[in-house]
Amino acid sequence: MSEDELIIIENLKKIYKIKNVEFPALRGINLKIYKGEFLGIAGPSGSGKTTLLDMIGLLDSPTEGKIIIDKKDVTKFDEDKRAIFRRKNIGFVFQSYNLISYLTVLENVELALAAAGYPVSKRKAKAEEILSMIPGMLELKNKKPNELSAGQQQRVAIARALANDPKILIADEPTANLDSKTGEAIVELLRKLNEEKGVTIVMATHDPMMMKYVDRLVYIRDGLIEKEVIQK
Ligand SMILES: Nc1ncnc2c1ncn2[C@@H]1O[C@H](COP(=O)(O)OP(=O)(O)OP(=O)(O)O)[C@@H](O)[C@H]1O
Repeated sequence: MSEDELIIIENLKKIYKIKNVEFPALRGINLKIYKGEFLGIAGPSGSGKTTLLDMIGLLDSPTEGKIIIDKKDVTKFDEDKRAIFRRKNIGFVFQSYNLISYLTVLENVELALAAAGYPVSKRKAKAEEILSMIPGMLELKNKKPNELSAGQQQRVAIARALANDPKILIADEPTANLDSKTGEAIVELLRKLNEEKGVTIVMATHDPMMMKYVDRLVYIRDGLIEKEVIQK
């Protein structure tokens, strides 16, 4: 494993089983993801993008194959070890923002800091520091999610995902519920965080507008890698 390889995926298969019927969602994915990379995963609906991100994010385990992150074979981890690894290393952004509606923007970020084990005495200052990395967000710190636009809510979700200072940010269709201008602003923000903080980002999208922002685009179809395009 070379020093710049962060994630190595080997022959990854995932078969969902409902009653006795098997649905192969991933059929043998081989992929290396490098430190500091902004990787896009593209492909039609049902091709396996979310399934792949769930495996990389240790939200689910594969049926077969291996995922090595930072030299550790995470597919060998039990549920507890997976949770600890996620909490230390991985941030998530989804197409729905999943903010806590009765908490303010600041409190939503503070809650994520609490979950990451950040000491209570420093939480507020750290939450403000994270929000200040995202243009326009600190001014909104006392608002509740329903007082924000969709783009602003997604920015809060991104701030929250940064609470554990993740090595890897998993973004599953982060712009799917946004108009194209707001969507581009969100991907530009992810790009900025990738460049300035060095966080490795793996983003699934089927929106061609978002694809130009990534370093490399991997196309999947029917659970297999179809092609990849290096852009930077
Ligand atoms: N929990 C599940 N149980 C059974 N089948 C599932 C489950 N999750 C996904 N699948 C199936 O696995 C395949 C891949 O789904 P996945 O959600 O990974 O695709 P996707 O590329 O992310 O699609 P989309 O762009 O629509 O989100 C699909 O055929 C889907 O129906």
